[in-house]
Amino acid sequence: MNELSVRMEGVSKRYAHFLLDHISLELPEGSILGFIGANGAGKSTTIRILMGLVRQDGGSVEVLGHRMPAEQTAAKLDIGYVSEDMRLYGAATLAWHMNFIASIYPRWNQAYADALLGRFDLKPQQKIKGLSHGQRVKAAILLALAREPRLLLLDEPTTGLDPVARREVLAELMAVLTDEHRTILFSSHNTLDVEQISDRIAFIDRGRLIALEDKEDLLDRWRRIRLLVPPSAVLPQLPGVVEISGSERLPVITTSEFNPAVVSLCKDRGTTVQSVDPMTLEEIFVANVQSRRELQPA
Ligand SMILES: Nc1ncnc2c1ncn2[C@@H]1O[C@H](COP(=O)(O)OP(=O)(O)OP(=O)(O)O)[C@@H](O)[C@H]1O
Repeated sequence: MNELSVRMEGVSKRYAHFLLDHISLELPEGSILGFIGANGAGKSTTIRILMGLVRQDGGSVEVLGHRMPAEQTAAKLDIGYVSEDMRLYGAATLAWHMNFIASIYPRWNQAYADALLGRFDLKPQQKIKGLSHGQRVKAAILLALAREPRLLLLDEPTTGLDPVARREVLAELMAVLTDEHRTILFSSHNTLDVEQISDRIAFIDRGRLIALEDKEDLLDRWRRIRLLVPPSAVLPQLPGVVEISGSERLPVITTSEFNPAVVSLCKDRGTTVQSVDPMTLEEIFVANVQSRRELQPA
């Protein structure tokens, strides 16, 4: 078992109109966790707590073996953080920022920074205030990556990037993971990005963690089953049914607990299995959130 880069246990944070509710989350070293949630679900709050920028009201947080927020100074030496909160100096150039960060962090890798300048098509002599939004995001990612931190906390790193830039950034993140001692947690609205590069997935909704698991296991468990139910048969009781749509004769069943025995069960009960379709991460997220919201309205 790898060491844990992140360990949150029962972490809560209350704002006037929001509760981050007992979040428990472990992230083994060498993994990449995609953190998915709707607007206002609590992604940034969770990441800020991990960075020591927001103090939790209850629960414990350890990042790279350091208790947060008490030991944040030591922890931050090894965390690369990219978010909207991060302000670069508009009047200074990207080169100035690179020199500044290189002077603080001994592991700064200039050759890697230079390579990223090329790959991200950034000009070091350009002032930050002259950069487009997407260029600023890429600059912030470059500054975080070239420090070679053990943990990258990236809050919406691909938002606002064009498809080519997004692909470049995702490729760089995957390259980071070739070093098994480095770990990434990144939030995104873009489930395609998350599905592409994560090996673990967390879903958060209205301040609660509603799923945290291996991506392949999650994708394996969820299926849409299209059945034909003849008049002589009845719809069998299936495990993990989250939603039934379609008609009585042609139901479409969404299940979170699919296994091959489910198909045998349907056939044994006289129904015809027309198809068993895998679901995208986005479909799984939406079905998961909707079914929980029906059970527990706000
Ligand atoms: N400093 C604060 N004071 C009061 N409420 C806050 C504060 N910070 C966050 N919140 C509230 O906490 C909730 C969660 O916000 P958070 O930024 O964590 O969500 P998010 O999942 O990152 O959303 P988005 O995808 O829209 O960025 C929101 O309702 C927000 O208004």
